[in-house]
Amino acid sequence: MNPVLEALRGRLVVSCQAYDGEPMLDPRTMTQVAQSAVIGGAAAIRAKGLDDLRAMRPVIDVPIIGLVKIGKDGVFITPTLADARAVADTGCEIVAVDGTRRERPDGLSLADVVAGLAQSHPSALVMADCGSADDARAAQDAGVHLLGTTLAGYSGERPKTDGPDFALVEEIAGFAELPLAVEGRVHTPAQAAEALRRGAHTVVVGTAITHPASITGWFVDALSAG
Ligand SMILES: CC(=O)N[C@H](C=O)[C@@H](O)[C@H](O)[C@H](O)COP(=O)(O)O
Repeated sequence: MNPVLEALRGRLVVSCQAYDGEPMLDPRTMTQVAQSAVIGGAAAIRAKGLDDLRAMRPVIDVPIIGLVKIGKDGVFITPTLADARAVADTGCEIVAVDGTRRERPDGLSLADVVAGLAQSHPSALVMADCGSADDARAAQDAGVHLLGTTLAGYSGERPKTDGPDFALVEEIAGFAELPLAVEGRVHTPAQAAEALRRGAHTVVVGTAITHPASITGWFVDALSAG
């Protein structure tokens, strides 16, 4: 296995993302959040947006999984080959791309994106953000390096489970010949550990570590319910 992927085995990846209109949407802030996650033991950082990625690269000495988000609907995670190349240009070891079977805005297949990126950025690895087992099968066939459950509950093929989609994790782990990253609604340390037991290679946690507005809301809701 590629050493970058081997280094993620059994370890935690922390996703550091702020969204449009939010106070923390600032490259310096996100870099500080990422640095804090590394101090806490994150084996890699996942981050969004070229400005954040460029700010993080010089000071983050663990692998970075980079992406861009274009819009919010359909294929929005690093949707085109040009986007994937722009992300790789920032120096990310891994480029996360939409790994669903939906039509991509540039008309290319996922296999085209993997091949195109290999031509321009031979050392870049591709993570496929999948929404179903069929996506994961197709992504594996397309030549990606890392499978993720990132889009389970968001692409219309799987229900949006409260926590991680463990049934999907088990299904993909049952056939995958590639490492599997469990990502999406991992909200507790116990869920992260459970993901590994169900066959994940690595676990990506975002909101529960790096999105204070959401975490605050969880507590506020619990108080008002009690
Ligand atoms: C669906 C989508 O757009 N997911 C994004 C992918 O990069 C992020 O918004 C998530 O925060 C990330 O996947 C981590 O998941 P969670 O925040 O649930 O731990």
